Amino acid sequence: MLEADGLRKRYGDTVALDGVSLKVGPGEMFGFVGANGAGKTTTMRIIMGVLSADGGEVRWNGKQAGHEIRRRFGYMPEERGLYAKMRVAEQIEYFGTLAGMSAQAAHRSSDALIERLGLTERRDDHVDTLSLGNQQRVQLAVALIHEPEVLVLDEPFSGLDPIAVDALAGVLAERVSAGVPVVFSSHQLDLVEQLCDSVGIIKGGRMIAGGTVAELRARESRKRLRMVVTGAAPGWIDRLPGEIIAKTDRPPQGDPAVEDHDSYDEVILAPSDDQEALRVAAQAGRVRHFAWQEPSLAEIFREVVA
Ligand SMILES: Nc1ncnc2c1ncn2[C@@H]1O[C@H](COP(=O)(O)OP(=O)(O)OP(=O)(O)O)[C@@H](O)[C@H]1O
Repeated sequence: MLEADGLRKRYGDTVALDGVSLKVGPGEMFGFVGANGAGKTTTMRIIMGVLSADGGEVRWNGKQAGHEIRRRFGYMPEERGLYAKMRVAEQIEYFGTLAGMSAQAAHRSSDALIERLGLTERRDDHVDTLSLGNQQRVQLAVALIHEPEVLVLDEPFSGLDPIAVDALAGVLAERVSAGVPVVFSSHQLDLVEQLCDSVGIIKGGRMIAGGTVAELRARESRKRLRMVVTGAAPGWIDRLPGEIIAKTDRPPQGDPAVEDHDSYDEVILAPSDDQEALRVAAQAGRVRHFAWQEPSLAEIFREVVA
């Protein structure tokens, strides 16, 4: 279990972290989300020991993390950190030896990662001639070369095309299934929702929400109903009990259930009385859809950071 407990950090008058805690268990993928400047990078740097905290502690399997323990962590820093003029394979192996591997072991591990990450044709290219996506693959290989027990990745998916996202996500999923805790930050909330077992939302240096996406959903204050009603006379929406979050009278293109002459209304409602909402809709027209709608992580995020 990776634990950060009550991390504090100031830069002059700026309070960057005000008691940040998180826990990531074996084989858990933790998504770290927050607005720009919320404190994600500072937290990850402190976990990795590249920045010292003013207070709080980082623990790995119950022990305070010092230099020896952190050597077994893998890290993708936000500022990246590859040697531009080194060749791909040479670079990955070099970082392996820095992490304490023998040259032979680093070579073997680098070869396997190069193949796994689709870099075989680039292995002898200088890093500065690679596309952003390929540089990021090299950076991930550098983080993985010594088979780390923990992975901490600062925005590993930023700027990547969908194929590169899939390649990285596939490799991370492998590490997770091997029992490695993975922490990564991202502004791509759809991706976080898709990949992560748990999520932490940070704002102004404090963790303001955390848990599985399902738990965050359950805590979301406003439950929403999505309804589609056709053939209703104008004005019925005003009779719905609760707050209208969104509405449209434009049917989705090519929906065979909607006939040309029918009116179409799609409403997202935060109801004060769901049964009354159903009665109003049924009296107004044909109810084609009436169901609770799960908010996406992006909607939950907007709600909790507001
Ligand atoms: N070296 C520094 N000197 C002074 N202030 C800093 C320094 N590094 C970070 N900060 C401040 O600390 C706060 C947290 O920054 P941090 O980089 O951790 O946020 P972040 O969540 O990673 O943001 P982003 O999503 O933009 O990467 C911000 O107010 C930032 O301006």
